[in-house]
Amino acid sequence: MKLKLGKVESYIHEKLEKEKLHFVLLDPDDVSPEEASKIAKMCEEVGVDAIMVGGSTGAEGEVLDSVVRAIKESSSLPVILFPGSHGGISKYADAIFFMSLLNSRNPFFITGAQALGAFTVKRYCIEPIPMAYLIIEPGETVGWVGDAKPIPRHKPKIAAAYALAGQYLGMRLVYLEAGSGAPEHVPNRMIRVVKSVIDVPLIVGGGIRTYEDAREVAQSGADIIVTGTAIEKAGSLEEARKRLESLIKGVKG
Ligand SMILES: CC(C)=CCC/C(C)=C/CC/C(C)=C/CC/C(C)=C/COP(=O)(O)OP(=O)(O)O
Ligand SMILES: O=P(O)(O)OC[C@@H](O)CO
Ligand SMILES: [Mg+2]
Repeated sequence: MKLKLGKVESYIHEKLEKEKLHFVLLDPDDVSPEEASKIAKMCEEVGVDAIMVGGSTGAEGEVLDSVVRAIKESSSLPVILFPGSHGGISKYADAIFFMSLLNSRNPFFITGAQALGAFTVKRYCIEPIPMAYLIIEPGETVGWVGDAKPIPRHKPKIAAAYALAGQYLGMRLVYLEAGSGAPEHVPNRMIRVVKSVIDVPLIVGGGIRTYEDAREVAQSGADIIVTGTAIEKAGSLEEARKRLESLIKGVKG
């Protein structure tokens, strides 16, 4: 077997040579296809690097397909699935974060959902990107749904040990997740410690709302910054655009 990176993963690595990246997460449970289409177009205009689509609950089937299609029709940004289970797969997406929730107590979220989804990903020719997914306190909905043992915020070495284990297991991205809507993002010190031990790109998400949040997360060592709630709950497209412009300034400097 010759290891060859797929299109989306190559795009990520090529862009990372020049700058840090900002991905926007859209949850089909919270946005309609019409809203997703407008947001995606605006994301492309302001310089977002990719759109992630997923949710812990309800992001499946026709609801998921119609949101992914709407995004593909209105922008040329890569669409990457961020599945809560094997149900979160859409044939219209470009890639999938083929993730394992390494600090779950439930084997379903470590290898079970992956086995149930593997043939679907193959059949639809969706590019799988292997990723270690780690839930940090408080973890919010995804921590509860994913039956995680959330990593304490003041224990960066535990996060680093899991992250390095993920890399040694062959995962090519590490994602530190404080949970969608978390009151505070992953601590800066934890981001620094994790970044200092791994070689693969580091994604950080959950509770990043402002320019300052994005800037400190990026400066602490995150390569890719994910925001969802700040955009979904902006109230208007104009406000979402304003928020995104300042978040992107924080990420890219
Ligand atoms: C690779 C395959 C086929 C499956 C992976 C399955 C795994 C490991 C899932 C991890 C646990 C999980 C429930 C992840 C969901 C991640 C996600 C899309 C979070 C988005 O935010 P939400 O948690 O939906 O926020 P709200 O529900 O609060 O809006
Ligand atoms: O909604 P927010 O808090 O931006 O979190 C985004 C993402 O990390 C959730 O999976
Ligand atoms: Mg959500």
